Order: sequence, then structure tokens, then C-alpha cells
Amino acid sequence: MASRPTPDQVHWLTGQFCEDSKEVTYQRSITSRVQFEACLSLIVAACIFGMFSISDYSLLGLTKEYYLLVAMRCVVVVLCLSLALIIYRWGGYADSAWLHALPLWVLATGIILIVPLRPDSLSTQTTAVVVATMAFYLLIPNLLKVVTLASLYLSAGFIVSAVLFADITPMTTLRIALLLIMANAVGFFALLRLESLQRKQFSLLHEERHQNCKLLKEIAHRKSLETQLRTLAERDALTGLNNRGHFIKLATALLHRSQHENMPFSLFMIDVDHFKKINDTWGHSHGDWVLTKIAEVCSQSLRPMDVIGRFGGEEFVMALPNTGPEDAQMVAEQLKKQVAELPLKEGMSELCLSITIGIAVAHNEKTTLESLIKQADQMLYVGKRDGRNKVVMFQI
Ligand SMILES: Nc1nc2c(ncn2[C@@H]2O[C@H](COP(=O)(O)OP(=O)(O)OP(=O)(O)O)[C@@H](O)[C@H]2O)c(=O)[nH]1
Repeated sequence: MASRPTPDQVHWLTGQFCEDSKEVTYQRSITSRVQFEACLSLIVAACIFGMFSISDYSLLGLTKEYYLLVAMRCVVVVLCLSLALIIYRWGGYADSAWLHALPLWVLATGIILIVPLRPDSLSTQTTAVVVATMAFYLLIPNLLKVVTLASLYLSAGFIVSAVLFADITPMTTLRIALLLIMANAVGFFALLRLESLQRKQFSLLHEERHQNCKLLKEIAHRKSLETQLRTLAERDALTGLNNRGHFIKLATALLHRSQHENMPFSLFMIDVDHFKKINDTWGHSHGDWVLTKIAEVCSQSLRPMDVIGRFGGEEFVMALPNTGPEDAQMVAEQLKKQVAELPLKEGMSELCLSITIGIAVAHNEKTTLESLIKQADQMLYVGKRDGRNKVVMFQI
């Protein structure tokens, strides 16, 4: 049973992809280059074809045949130049291969028509046909099928014309035929190899791009997973604040920097008053909501250099670098006021929301974050004991 061709498989005889859609994609990818190169090659070919009128003159002089030849050459040159322009403007050969075939047929007809007008210079013309055949295959960019048909037309037309008008012997006819068969075979296989190699290169490039795309997607996916993991490792799921571990890491760095710069550093321990009662009265979801609202208020009151974290349960912690006792007291009072003024959920109107804040300020280089947390926690306890809704500062 014949196996199905793979998308990258190239046909052994046409040099094109076996899969039509892939071939069209390939042809479209090279359209602009082919258009430019075909246009350039046709202009050069037309000029060379026209220039041969000089050798016509040296052979024929100003005879009727010479004028006919010049007229024919002019028609071919004009047609080729016009077609070159049309191809340059509109000639994507994925859609209009016939347009690329046309100038080859015009040139071939022109070459064939020289024989009846200049039958004496057959050997020169045979050389010209061989060169033209090679140029068709290799220099004028075109599809192998299109080139092969035009070249065979040129060879067959030339031989018929030579037999009819140049009065050649059967032996000479055979020699010319063999020469043209050889030129066609060499041109055909050279172009077949070129077409196959170009398409294989295209496939490899395509595959490489595809793999790169996959790799970029994979990298993006991994980066997003990494971000998610980092968030999970550093953030508190309910409030989105830093979790205890990450807060300690960030606050320790801030404390060290303040100590290095000889600047004060304050730490707040914040605890929601009678939070258990909120849970018991309105349920855990309302308790959660209150915690997120308080977290929001605290975050909004921070400066960019401050750091906040959820320490556990209904307890928050804030680190304020470059903040001395007076400023810390002021910020804490302001925070306490903002929490008390928080608009509450429907049905919670009788709740008097308040927080107690314990403050510790680092005074010398030896103070550690651990000791500051301990002192602020002690002040929190004092504030709770003294009736809650208080700001208490650790005094040395
Ligand atoms: N809704 C909710 N409740 C929590 C969460 N974490 C801890 N809690 C509750 O918070 C309550 C803390 O109660 P307590 O330690 O007695 O403190 P309190 O009621 O605020 O009393 P004081 O701090 O002395 O004013 C407990 O009932 C915990 O179950 C949470 O993430 N969500």
C-alpha cells in the first residue's frame, strides 16, 4: 500500500512539495524575490536578444530579411519588457504561473523564427539555443514544470525549423537533437536539485521557527508558573499581603539599611480588637471580609519604602524605615482612626471596629528585628490590657 506523503516531502519529478498547501505557502514566501529576479532576468534577456540585430546586419546587410528580423526582434523585446513589468507589478507565481511562462514562450518563438530568416548561421544559432535553454532552466527564475515545457518547445521548434528551412542532413539533425536533449537533461536535473534543496531548506527553517515558537511559549508558561509559585510562597492568600516569612526577610533588610544609614526604624504590631466576636456574630466570611478591608487600609497608608505583612490570624505587622517615635505615633493614630471609620457591610452596623497597635523603635545598631517584634508585641498586650483601641509605644 502506498504511504501518504509527509507535508515536507518533495516530489521526485517536479521538485515541488507533495502537499499543495505547503507548496503554495512556499511559493508565496518567495514571491517578491522571484518577481524581482524574473523581471531583471527578462530585461537582460530582452536586451541580449535585441543586440543580436548587430550580428544580423553583419550577416545579411540591409536586406528584406534583415528588416524582418529587426522587426521580429523589436516585437519580442517589447513583449518581454512589458511582461517583465507586469510580472514585477502583479506576478506572484503561486497564483499566475502562466504569466511567468509567457515570456519564455515569446523568447523561444523569437529564437525559432531566426532560422528561416538566417538559415546560413545554423551552428551559431544552435549554440544560442543551448545557451538559451540553460538560461531558461537556471537564470530566469521559474517553476520546473513551466521551464521544462518552454524549453522543450524551443528545442522541438528549433529542430523542425532547421529541418524545414536550413536544409540540413539527417545526421546533422540527429547531432543537434542529441545536443539539445543533453542541454535539456542537464538543465532539468540541475533545476530539479535546486528546487528540492530550496524546499528542504524552507522546511527546516519552518520547523526551526515552529520549535522556537514552542520554546518561547514554554518559557512564558514557566515564567508565569514561577510568578505564581513565588506569589504562593511570599503572599498571604486571603489579604494578598506579605506572609510572615517574607515580611521578616524584607523587614530585616530594611532594618539593616536604616542602621547603616543611622536612621530610625519603627515596627508596628496591629491586632483587631474582639475579632472572635465578629466571627461568632456574623460568621467567618464576614470576619474574612473585615480582615481584607483592614489590610487594604493599612496598605494604602504606607509609603513606597514601607513594608507590611500578615503575621497570623487577625494580626498585622508593619515596618517603617526612616521613622522616629513621633512620626510613628502619628501614623499609628491615623491608621487606628481610618480603621474605625471603615464603611462596614450591611447588617454589621452595630460593630465598633477597632485595632490596637504596639510600636517599637530601633535606637541602636544592635537592635534586631526579633527584639523589635517582641517589644511591639509586649506593647500590644499592654494596649489590650488597658482596654483596646489604643496605640502604645515601647519606652526604653
Ligand atoms: N474569619 C477569620 N477568622 C480568623 C482567621 N484567623 C484567625 N481567626 C480567628 O480570629 C480569632 C482571634 O481571636 P482571639 O485571639 O481571641 O482575639 P480577639 O477575639 O480579637 O480578642 P482580642 O485580640 O483580645 O481583642 C479566632 O476566633 C480565630 O479563629 C481568618 O483568617 N479568618
